[in-house]
Amino acid sequence: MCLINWYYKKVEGVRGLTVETRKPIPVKEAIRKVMKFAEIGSNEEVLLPDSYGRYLAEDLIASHDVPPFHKSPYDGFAIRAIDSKEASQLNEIEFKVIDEIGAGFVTTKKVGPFEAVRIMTGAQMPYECDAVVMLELTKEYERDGKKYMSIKRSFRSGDNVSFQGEDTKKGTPLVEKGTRINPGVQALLATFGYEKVRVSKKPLIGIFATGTELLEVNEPLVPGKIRNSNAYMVQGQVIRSGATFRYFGKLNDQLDECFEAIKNALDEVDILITTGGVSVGDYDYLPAIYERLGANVLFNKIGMRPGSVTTVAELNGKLLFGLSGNPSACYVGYELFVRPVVKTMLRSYTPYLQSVDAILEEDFPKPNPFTRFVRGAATFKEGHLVVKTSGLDKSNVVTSLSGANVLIVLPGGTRGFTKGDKVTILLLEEEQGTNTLWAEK
Ligand SMILES: Nc1nc2c(c(=O)[nH]1)N[C@H]1C(S)=C(S)[C@@H](COP(=O)(O)OP(=O)(O)OC[C@H]3O[C@@H](n4cnc5c(N)ncnc54)[C@H](O)[C@@H]3O)O[C@H]1N2
Ligand code: MOO
Ligand SMILES: [Mg+2]
Repeated sequence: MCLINWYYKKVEGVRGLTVETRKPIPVKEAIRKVMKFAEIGSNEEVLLPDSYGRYLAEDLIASHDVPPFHKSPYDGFAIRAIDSKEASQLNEIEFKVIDEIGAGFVTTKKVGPFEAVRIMTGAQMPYECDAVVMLELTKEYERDGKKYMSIKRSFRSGDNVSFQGEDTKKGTPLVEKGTRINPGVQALLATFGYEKVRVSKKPLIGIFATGTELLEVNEPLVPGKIRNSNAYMVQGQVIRSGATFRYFGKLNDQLDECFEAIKNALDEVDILITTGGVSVGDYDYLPAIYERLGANVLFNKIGMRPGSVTTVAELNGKLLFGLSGNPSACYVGYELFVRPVVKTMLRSYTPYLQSVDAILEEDFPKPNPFTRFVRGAATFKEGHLVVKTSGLDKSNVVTSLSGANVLIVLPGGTRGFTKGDKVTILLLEEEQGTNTLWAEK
């Protein structure tokens, strides 16, 4: 695919060199373009204890009634309600206690008129009984070596009984495939006997950090160099979104070296992420690498800040995300473009970040033609959701990321924003997601 087809336009630079100008596309259009290549991934089985946070690969349907039998919700006595009909403060009714059952046991006795079975919470109701009297409402005593209890009020049929199927009936669809497994889903899986659970396989995401200036975390600082933070930040984002990663290491800004490494890695992963090298600099080799690979570049400029140079390419259906080298831009690029693809691969029907309104706690006077995604910290104040920046709002900063739990969306082309304005925020730590992109609400 030639450069011209990537919306590239070459113009003459001031020094006679060719400098490329790129045509930005709106963020929502960029997301749509990427999502066209988001396909549901394959499945695997995991042990129930390992299923937390995974995505169900098949619908969970009740395979039996819950509870599977009528049971007592209290520690007390199971009786035939009809026998208590005449009981009152002035008319104490006596029952002969013919058996005692704890949870897990079933009485073998047939309960006759004015007979009761001492029953504990969770035990199966004797067949003939239809009400339970809590221990506190009874008087217990023995006579001639036999056990009795008496009550001073009447009970109706069904009083204090947990009925078979009252929680759910056999055949009821309970949890849809594509749902993230939370502790409640784990309880259901256990209830219905799933020792192993069919879940969506975690997409494997390959990560490269590009940049000759990069040091690894264990290396001391030397002039001109910085430590590679993007690779580790992205690893966390990959895990937070439900995928898994293979870190291929860092690459120098050297075309052949980068090309070979990226080409070889592609076959081993479902998605490939690179950070850095996507802009127009002399050593920004990703555009040339996509061309050499014969990849179809979906876009290389987006009307957003940070992350305007985020580039996404596709090769035989596989997505290559060229995230910006600037840490904040890289972070935003992952959340807006990679995350929904991962969620779709996991079968989630709600792949997008959940968006809600919040009250801005500070001014953003500077107008910007592009939509801004400001890293923010949202909290509740007097019952209202309020938000402020989590640090310096610049593409190249790393410090604003640690305190960010939301992205504040400030649409482009506006006059700026002031304290007290209502703004949309995208929730980064919220797991449920939504099927509606905030920009299309
Ligand atoms: N003449 C122009 N210059 C730039 C433009 C432009 O349109 N015209 N775009 C700017 C924007 S916007 C961004 S964002 C950056 C994008 O740069 P690249 O994606 O090409 O990334 P690099 O050049 O490799 O690095 C940028 C910056 O980020 C630091 N970096 C890179 N990798 C890491 C890492 N793994 N961990 C921490 N920090 C990293 C790198 O040292 C640079 O400071 O381009 C602008 N320029
Ligand atoms: O890609 Mo940049 O982040 O707009 O500064
Ligand atoms: Mg660059």
